[in-house]
Amino acid sequence: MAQSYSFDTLRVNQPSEFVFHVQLNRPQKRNAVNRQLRRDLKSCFDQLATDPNCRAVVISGAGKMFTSGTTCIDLADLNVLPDRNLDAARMGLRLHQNIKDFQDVFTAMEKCPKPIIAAVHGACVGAGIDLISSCDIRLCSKDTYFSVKEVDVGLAADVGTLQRLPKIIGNNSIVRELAFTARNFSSDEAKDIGLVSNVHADNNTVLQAALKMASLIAAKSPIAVLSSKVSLNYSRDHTVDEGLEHIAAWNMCMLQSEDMGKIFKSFQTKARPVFSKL
Ligand SMILES: CCC/C=C/C=C/C(=O)SCCNC(=O)CCNC(=O)[C@H](O)C(C)(C)COP(=O)(O)OP(=O)(O)OC[C@H]1O[C@@H](n2cnc3c(N)ncnc32)[C@H](O)[C@@H]1OP(=O)(O)O
Repeated sequence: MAQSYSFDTLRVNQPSEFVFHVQLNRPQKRNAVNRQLRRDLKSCFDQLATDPNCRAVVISGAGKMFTSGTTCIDLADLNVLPDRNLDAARMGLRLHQNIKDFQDVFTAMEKCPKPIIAAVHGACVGAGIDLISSCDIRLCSKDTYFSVKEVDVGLAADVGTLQRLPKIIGNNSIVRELAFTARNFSSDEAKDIGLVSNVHADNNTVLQAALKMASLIAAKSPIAVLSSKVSLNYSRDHTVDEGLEHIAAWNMCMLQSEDMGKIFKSFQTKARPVFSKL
């Protein structure tokens, strides 16, 4: 790990070549998302986005569960409680900025051009759903339960769930049911509705599966993988025609990578191609 990844609330290591493991590390507080954790996540993923030694990332939680969501004290910090010294407009402006800052954390993960795999166990509540909705791939352990918890604390989810989850699940009726009721749903239901791609036996097996998948991705052409993420993100929010135009313009440059030449050569030599750092 050439660059330094030192954070108060995250443990970051590099378990194999070009693969990073980011672990939410507030186990005593069930990895509740406080202001420091948000700052750390944003810095970490901004750094990983441009780190030439990173090609794929796994995110997991230390201890009993993935995350219990945003801390109540942080909700108060976000000025959800009225400040009598400010008028509604000034209060609104501060709240707007705070919400945008919070959104930016998960948007940084979505925009990080390296694939992010969430390995979820135990529980994934409230802001946890916002977080995993900004990841590329989600796996979980059998014991996991999920909840779009925000209505239970008196707010509409405002940092990504309501925008991203419908595009992941594709069944708007279920999205609305989960958002309006805040009910817990199981790992099996998460698989049935398409929130996770696989359910694994336990905490350890889900993490190992995620790391194995990350290694497989990291062995591919990093140009091809990065370009695929950029194009999938763009196409999700645009028409088919716009998406096709975008990838045509993108690949005008990326088709000239040395990676393609190495792959064609490897067809003849039968040796695994080794790709340069990004
Ligand atoms: C602009 C704002 C946008 C953001 C909105 C986001 C909203 C949300 O995330 S809504 C969801 C909020 N979270 C919750 O409602 C969950 C609250 N926690 C629990 O229900 C339980 O802790 C849980 C079922 C998750 C786990 O239970 P368990 O018995 O395993 O642990 P506990 O003894 O309850 O907790 C252990 C210590 O962790 C602290 N903690 C747990 N969750 C939170 C949290 N969300 N915020 C702050 N602290 C949390 C808990 O207080 C215990 O601490 P201590 O007493 O010091 O040991």
